[in-house]
Amino acid sequence: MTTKKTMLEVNNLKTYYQTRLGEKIRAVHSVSFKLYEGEIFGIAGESGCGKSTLAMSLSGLFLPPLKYESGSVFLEGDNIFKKDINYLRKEILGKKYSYIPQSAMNALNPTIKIKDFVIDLMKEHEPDMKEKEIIELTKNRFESLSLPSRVLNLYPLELSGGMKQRVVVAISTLMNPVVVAADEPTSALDVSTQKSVIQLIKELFDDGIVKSIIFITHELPVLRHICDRIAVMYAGEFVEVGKMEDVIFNPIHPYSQALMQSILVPEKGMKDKKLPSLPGSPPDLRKIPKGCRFADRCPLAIEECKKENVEMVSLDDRSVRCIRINHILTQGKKVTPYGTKY
Ligand SMILES: Nc1ncnc2c1ncn2[C@@H]1O[C@H](COP(=O)(O)OP(=O)(O)OP(=O)(O)O)[C@@H](O)[C@H]1O
Repeated sequence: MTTKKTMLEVNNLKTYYQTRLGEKIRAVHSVSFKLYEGEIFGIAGESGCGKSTLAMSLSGLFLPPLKYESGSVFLEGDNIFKKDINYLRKEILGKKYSYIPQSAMNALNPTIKIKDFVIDLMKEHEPDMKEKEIIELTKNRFESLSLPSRVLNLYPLELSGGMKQRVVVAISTLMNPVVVAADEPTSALDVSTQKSVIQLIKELFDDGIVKSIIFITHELPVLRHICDRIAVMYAGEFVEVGKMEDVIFNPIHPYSQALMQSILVPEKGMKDKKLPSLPGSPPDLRKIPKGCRFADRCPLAIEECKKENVEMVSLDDRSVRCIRINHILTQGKKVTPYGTKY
């Protein structure tokens, strides 16, 4: 049992997109987890499985076509779904929960200097704060993060992609949010620039500016380097949640196993090896089949898997959504650096 403070508690969260044709795209389904103080929690899963929708939903602010269906989110003990939209905008978004979107680099307004962007943003939360104070605060934060404060006088166009991304991360965390959700913050960057963005995020965390992080990526090696725990998401659901080493080196859910085996490792002899790939595709989130959502692609699926919806089963330090868990655990697995073979 952990004694760490819970920063975020998500219970059975369900959210969906309402299409103009009246259909519901059920992007987040029955997601539950806790995020503790001092923790970096990774979310992995293939494109379209609902990672970004989950991170957006955690702010409590639902902009059409995204809609809330059911469940609760407690941020430092406060149920954010009980708050009104003005409170969420002023007191939660950016101040307690900061979502750094995938297209963060484009979040900056190209027509205004970085410093004016920061002033506008801060004024929304702290209308009485003087411009001079805002600039001072931003300069100090930039300097403490080894970011040149001269960029405040530049336009976004004058910055490289990596610098823009780092600036966005620094601005998004100016108000010391307790939870930061970084959504693929490095996916559009080259490897060395990726490293500098990750370093910046780690620094914010190590300096205690940010108390806990949700890190979304499909780049599993990145998760391996920074996360304490990982959730694997498939078709709107978490299918496995556990410690980073367990999920990456010894995954249990058949989908987690397939995901880990799909990692490209720069190893000798890899060139001649055939890359494992999963047959089929995830279910259409408008028409979710009964039973396990992965059943159609799962090498271990039996008739039972398609009959009832599958709940998460808790093991010691891990939870897994699979009715064949006993079969998997008793089969004796051969663990490989990135995955498990039978
Ligand atoms: N604005 C929208 N309107 C309708 N459907 C949407 C919208 N945004 C996302 N979706 C759908 O919701 C599902 C989940 O999308 P989401 O972007 O959350 O996945 P993701 O795991 O973050 O993918 P990626 O890694 O590619 O960003 C997908 O089926 C997607 O097509």
